[in-house]
Order: sequence, then structure tokens, then C-alpha cells
Amino acid sequence: MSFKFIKQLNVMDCGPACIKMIAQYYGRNYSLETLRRLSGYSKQGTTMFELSKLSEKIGLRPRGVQLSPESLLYIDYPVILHWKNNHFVILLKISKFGYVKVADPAIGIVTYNKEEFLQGWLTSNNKRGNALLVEVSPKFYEQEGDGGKYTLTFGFFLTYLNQVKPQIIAIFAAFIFTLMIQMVTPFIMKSTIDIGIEGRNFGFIELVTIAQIVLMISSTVVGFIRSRISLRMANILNLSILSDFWIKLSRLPISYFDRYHTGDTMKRLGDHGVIQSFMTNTAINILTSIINFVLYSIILVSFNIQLFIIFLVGNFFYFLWIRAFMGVRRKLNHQGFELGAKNQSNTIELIQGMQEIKLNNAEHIKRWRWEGLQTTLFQFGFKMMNYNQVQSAGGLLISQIKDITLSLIVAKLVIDGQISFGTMVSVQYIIGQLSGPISSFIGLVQSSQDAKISLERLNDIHEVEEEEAKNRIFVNHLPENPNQMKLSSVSYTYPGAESAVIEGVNLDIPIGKMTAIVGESGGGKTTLLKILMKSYDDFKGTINIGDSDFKKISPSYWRSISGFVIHDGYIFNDTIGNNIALGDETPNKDWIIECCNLANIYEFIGSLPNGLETIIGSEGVGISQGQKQRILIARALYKKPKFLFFDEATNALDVNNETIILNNLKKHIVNKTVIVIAHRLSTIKDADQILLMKGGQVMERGNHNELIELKGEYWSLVRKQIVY
Ligand SMILES: Nc1ncnc2c1ncn2[C@@H]1O[C@H](COP(=O)(O)OP(=O)(O)OP(=O)(O)O)[C@@H](O)[C@H]1O
Repeated sequence: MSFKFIKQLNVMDCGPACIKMIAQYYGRNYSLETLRRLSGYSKQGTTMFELSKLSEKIGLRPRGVQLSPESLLYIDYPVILHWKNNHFVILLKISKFGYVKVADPAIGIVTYNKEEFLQGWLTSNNKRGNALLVEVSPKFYEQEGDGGKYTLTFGFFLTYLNQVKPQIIAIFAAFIFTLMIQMVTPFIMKSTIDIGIEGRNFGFIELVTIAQIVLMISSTVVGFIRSRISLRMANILNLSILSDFWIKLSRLPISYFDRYHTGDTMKRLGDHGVIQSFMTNTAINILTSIINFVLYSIILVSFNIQLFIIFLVGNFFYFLWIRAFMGVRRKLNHQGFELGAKNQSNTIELIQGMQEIKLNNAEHIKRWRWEGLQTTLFQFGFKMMNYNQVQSAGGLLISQIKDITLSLIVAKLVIDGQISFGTMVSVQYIIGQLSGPISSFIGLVQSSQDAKISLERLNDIHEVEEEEAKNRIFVNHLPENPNQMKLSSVSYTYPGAESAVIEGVNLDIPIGKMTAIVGESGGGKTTLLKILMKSYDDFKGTINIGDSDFKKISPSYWRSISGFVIHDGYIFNDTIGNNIALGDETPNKDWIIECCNLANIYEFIGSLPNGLETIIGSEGVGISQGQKQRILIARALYKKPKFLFFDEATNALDVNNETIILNNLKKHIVNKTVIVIAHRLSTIKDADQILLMKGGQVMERGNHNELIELKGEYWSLVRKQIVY
């Protein structure tokens, strides 16, 4: 059994990545996406308990324990450790000298000294740390794993190169031209010295000099052209690869954006750049480096094989030296990254929270904390510099020893008459040229690893089933004149949650009428609304509109006939008009104004110098919460929807504004199906049907008068708000 390190692909992926490493160690290969799904991965990541359940699901036998540092010496590795209270790592080995080898999914395999290790592992108020011991049960081998195979491969990206064939041919031709010039240079040098200088033939030297100038100018011109073609090629590739990514992203279900952090998706955008650059720059560099290396090596061997061997041995030691620092550098880079991020968020917090800081007289404490962090950063900078200096001084020493040895041998060969003085100068030139390819090879290891991780990360998105997957059939119409939406035994459990949030809901929602949902916070109102908005299509049970299965109605069609106002609705950095007519290529100004009137926002817009053309959003004119809500209502109405969904759409409005809007809407929404969530009972008391939700279930159902008569939960809510 050998251990293979796996890097986590998302910010909160450490748990599934640890289980993947352990499963792989015992001989089963699972993809990270499978493990995430099984663990119920969400933006919050996974807890120790969820990891334990995930291990059980794949046939491992987990045991969550609290251990003292001493007892770590007597358990079997690998074992999962809870790290710094917010991360998981795998303990691989503790050496006799107290060094601890750990596989950290965020960094790599790192070795800590005892103090560093205990600082990361022990909980702050305890002399123990949390660990998850995992053993293999026979069930583990009964399951095959899913192979962790990827649908997206480098081959897929290589197909993009078809559209830039002319550019690739031009770059290659430029490379051959430059290569030819480079190859003749050592021979030109040799003959300048041996024939021109030694033979005192100045005419020859003049001729060679002119030839060299011509070659240099041509090489520079070709270099210029090559850079331009490369940039054009990179732009074409980037545009087509990224457009395809946006298309894929926009086809994902809304629940995907609930599960993944924005940063994770942004990272995937960058990943395309990494792969594109690997395919173009790195691949071309490597190809040119290999050809350069082979040709210069042949020339050097033809001059003197002994010199070539010394050159190789010197570079081998140089490579070993650089490699020896890789582990430490990885650890330091990660620490630097963590400290930098902490410093940045601390600074942002200080600026953004200045009002609260001043109101609570917390200026000193906050500034001292910031100063403490700066001291840590300063000490870290010194540590980093020490390592850098040792690494570069050692590397320089090895290179110098190699170069001096070579110079000595070359000088001896010249003195012994085995090679000419011209050959000596040419050899120095060739050795200089050979160093370039060697550095490229060292860089290649890193960039190929980066490209592989980027590819794995992109596979995650590629493997998520699209909302309107090709193997499913959707309809783009509703049955004629349906009476109701019928929910039968509808349940929903959030990924990773212990229990269902909505449990066996049976319900009729009349079409063309207003249904209101009220109830305690956390009762499942928004979740039910999101199911009806087709944000979560993986609910259990059935929903029918007339005789049509809701799951078979195309999400994009459903959204084209529905208007939504959700409580975290987004205002784009654009004009008010474009924010309202979102998605309409040819906005209808009269209708926008009509919608603004219905949402009682037109008076405010009219008071702005640029009216509907006023820019709002992050870089525009500031608007209040109530104004934002009214713009969102106008946006929902602009679509002329058959179905309207409001989640706390008017809670930021004053009673006067709310009453005006509700009265306007009453006239406008005749024959529309409206589903409203509201805490404020005045908003919904005229609804045709009111549902009271509690603990994921509909507890009471009827109109206002019926529910008052019932004297149940609704009645008591009404009493508390004194609306009657
Ligand atoms: N994205 C999510 N992932 C996991 N759990 C969630 C998610 N969204 C909501 N929940 C949980 O589901 C439960 C119901 O939440 P929901 O938002 O549906 O309630 P609600 O009745 O609308 O509450 P409120 O009136 O406070 O908005 C809550 O316990 C909440 O913690």
C-alpha cells in the first residue's frame, strides 16, 4: 500500500480530499465529486461527524476520538486529524526525532517539528486533539469506487487548437528560423577566432560581423512577429474556451451556486487560463527547450564528451538542491498566503467596521491586534528571506563550481592543444545556452502539476448535470386552463443536512389566486418557495400543474412565465431601466414606467436627474432597502408573468408604501397565480389562501377569517401583531 497525495480542489474540500487519499491508500479510487455528494458537501464544508458518516458509506470503519499527543505514537497511520479547528489533514508518520509528517490537502506533504504540529492539532483549551481513526471493513472491498475518472481531458482542450492552426504553424516556422540562427552562432564564433584572429584575416572578420548583424536583426524581427502571433493565438483560445465555460456555468442548476463558494467558481475561471497557457506557452517552450537541448548537446559532445558529462553532473546536483527545498517552500508559501489573507481581511474589517469600532470605543484593541499581525508578518518575512538566501546561495555555489570546473578543463584542453581557442569560446557559449532548457525542465514539473490540478477542478463542473440535461425531456408549455398546482408528499433535505426541511407536504395551490405562506422563522417557507421556483429539482414527492408533471416543465420556460422577488435579490451595476428590463434586449420604456408606477417607485426615479438612465448598483447611486425592493418588484412585473413569487418582498417598506403597492397589485394580478411569503400579516390577510408552516409542514390552511375562527397558530400570530 502506498500513499498518494491528493490536493483539495475547493476551499472547503479538505474532508472529502482526506477520505479520497485514505480510500486510495487502501486500494479504492473515488472521484472528489462523488465523495462530496455522499458527504452532503455544502459551502460550510464537512464536519468530523459527516466525515465519519462518509467513511461508513464507502465501507470504512471510522472512530472519532480525542487523543493525547503521546497516544498518537501507538495508533496505526494514516489517520485523519482535525487541524486548527477548521481543517482536516492526514497524519502519516512521527519520526524518532519528533518530526511529524502530515498530508495537508491544501498544501501537500509537509513535515512539522513537534511544536508546530501541536499548535495545529491540539484544541485551544485542551491538551488533546481530535482524530478520526479509519479501518477497512470487508464492505470497503465489495464496492468498486467510481475510478475517479475524468470526462474532461487535455485531449478535449487540444481540439480547441484546430482553430489556431495557422498561428501554430507560423510560430513553429519562427522557432525553426531562430533555432538555425542560434545553431550557427558557436561556429561563427569559432571561425572568427580560429580563422579571423589567429590567421590575422580582418576581411574575414568584417564579413562575419556583417553576417552576424543581419542574423541578429532578422532574429529580433522574427521574435517580434512571434510574440504578436502568440498573443493573438492566446486571445482566440481564451475567448472560445471561456465562452464555453460561461455557457456550461449558466446551464448548471441554481442549487450548484448554493453549494459552491464564489471563490471556487472564480478559481475555475483562472484554471482555463492555466490550461490554455500550458497548452500554448509551456508546451511550445518545452518543445523548443528539448530541441535546443538535444542539438546543443550534440554540438558539445562533438567538441568534447568529457565537458558534456561534467555539465550534466553539475546540473543534476543543482536539481537535487532545488528539489530539497520544495517541501519547505510549499509550507512557507502556504503560511505566507494564510498570513496575507488574514492581514487583508483584518485591514478590510478595520476600514469597513470603523463606524462600529468608534461607537464602541474599540480603536485601541483593534489597532493593537493589527500591529500584532504586522509583527508576525515581519518575522515571517525574515524566515522566508533566510530560506531564500540559503537556497539561492547553495544553487549559485553549485553552478559556480560546475562553471569553474568546466573552465579549468577547457583551459587545460587548449593548453594541451586538444581544442582550439575558438572552440573554447564556442563551448562557453553553448554551456550558457544549455542552462535555459535546464531551467525550463525544472519549471515544467511545477506547471504540469498546476495544469493537472486545474483540469481536475474543471472536471468538477463538467460532471455536474446540467439543469436541462440532454438525456431528459422537458416541455415548453402548460396544460390549458389548469385549476391548481397539486403538491403530494413533497419533502426536501438540503445536501448534508440530517433531516428533511420540508416533510411530506400535501397541498393545493389554486391557479389565478393568491396564496400566502406565514409561520415561524426556519419553518421551511423559503425552501418550499424555492422548490416552486425550480431552484431545487431534487425534491421527493410530486408536483402537478393540471395534469403536467412539474419536474418535466423546462426550467427556462418556467422562469420565462414567472416573476420572482427574493429577499437577497441582486441589483446590477447598470441603469435603473436595464435593471428592471433585465434579460430584454429591446426594453419597452412605456412598460418599464408602468411597472415602476405599479411598484410605487416612479416618483423617486423621476426625482433623479437621469431618471431611468441613472446608474445604480455597486458603483452607482446609493438606494435604500425599500427602494431596492420596489425596483425588484418592478423587475418581476416587467416580465408580464403568469406566476409571481414574493419572498419577503415588501418587508423593508413602510406601511404606507406597502399598502399602495398591494392595492396596485390587486388590480394588476387578477388571474395571476401569486405566492407570497411574509412575516407582516397586513401583507397577506386578503390572500385567497393562507398556509401556516411550522417545522417543515403545513399546519393550518384557509383564508384569514377561517384561520381566525380556528383559533390556532395563525390566530395567535395575528393576536401578537394586533391586526384585528
Ligand atoms: N442552503 C441551505 N443549506 C442548508 N440548510 C439550509 C439552507 N437554506 C435553509 N436551510 C435550513 O432550512 C431550514 C428552513 O429554512 P427556510 O429558509 O426555508 O425557512 P423560512 O421559514 O423561510 O425562514 P425565515 O422566515 O427565517 O426566512 C432552516 O433550518 C435553515 O437552516
